[in-house]
Amino acid sequence: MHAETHAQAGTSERKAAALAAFKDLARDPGVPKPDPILVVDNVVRRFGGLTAVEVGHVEVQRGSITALIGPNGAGKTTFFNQLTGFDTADSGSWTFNGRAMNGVPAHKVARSGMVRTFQLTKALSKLTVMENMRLGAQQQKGENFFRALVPSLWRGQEDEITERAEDLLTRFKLDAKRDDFAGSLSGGQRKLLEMARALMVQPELVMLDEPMAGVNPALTQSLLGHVKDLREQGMTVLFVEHDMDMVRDISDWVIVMAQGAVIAEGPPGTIMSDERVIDAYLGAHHDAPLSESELTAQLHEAEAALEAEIEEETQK
Ligand SMILES: Nc1ncnc2c1ncn2[C@@H]1O[C@H](COP(=O)(O)OP(=O)(O)OP(=O)(O)O)[C@@H](O)[C@H]1O
Repeated sequence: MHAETHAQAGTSERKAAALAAFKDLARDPGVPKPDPILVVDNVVRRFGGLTAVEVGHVEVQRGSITALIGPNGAGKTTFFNQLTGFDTADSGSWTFNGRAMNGVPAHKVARSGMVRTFQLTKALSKLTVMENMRLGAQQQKGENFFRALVPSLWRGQEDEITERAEDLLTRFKLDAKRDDFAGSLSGGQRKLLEMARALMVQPELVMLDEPMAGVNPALTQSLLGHVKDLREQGMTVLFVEHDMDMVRDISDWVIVMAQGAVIAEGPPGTIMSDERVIDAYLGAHHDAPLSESELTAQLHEAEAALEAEIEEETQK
């Protein structure tokens, strides 16, 4: 994979192709797409008496950037976890590139080309940026997590993995940080590392869980550029996000979940005026998606929390 520049301003060919694919689609939940990379049927996940996910049918168009939105507790993260093998669905089936994926463990899902990002946990924060990238590559091999850190075990693959990691770190402007602890990165740099780490498996479908959470507004454009780049390189992107400015800015299509189910789909420009979507947000006793000032306040809070966490770590 080579370092490439951000998608140029205006509409790229890939963006135009994605928009053309959605042009005449109905706004109905589960509407068939012209060329779906992911097709989901009847996925149910219950926690005790609570049905967290109950998705009848949904398709994700290949080569598009699709947003998955919905009020808090709608089941978005649980649904991501089912699809990527990190949690087991009670029932249902789904195919990725036509291959049945239900019951497939996470590392095999990643190896087959479908990968989700993870927020940096405390444990990962104590590893260097480069070590995090190596762990990302190990998902592909399906090997024991910490084998990646034992030089004699990874030496054989070292050249290839290191080269790919360095390429990605350069592209994400993290190359100067390669030997720093991941915990010392800023909120925005952490998000870049999460994305770079997922790309170590050279996926076809990248699933991003709240790529903008905790990111300083100054870094927003750069992050958006990187997400658009994924599509420019031919990948499909499915992302969960609360920030509606981001959803409007980068998505080609929006899927809305509420109370575990897909309740509406549509283009980003008009989806928030859909009656079903308004009802879902109001019904969840939630304000409509965050306004810019609320978002800024939330971001400041998140940055402060991250700084406090880093300080706590460095004082240990
Ligand atoms: N491990 C679990 N055990 C019990 N209940 C859970 C578990 N994980 C999720 N839930 C519940 O399932 C429902 C869906 O949660 P989920 O986190 O998937 O929603 P979400 O749409 O991602 O929400 P948010 O936008 O707040 O992240 C919620 O009611 C949540 O409390």
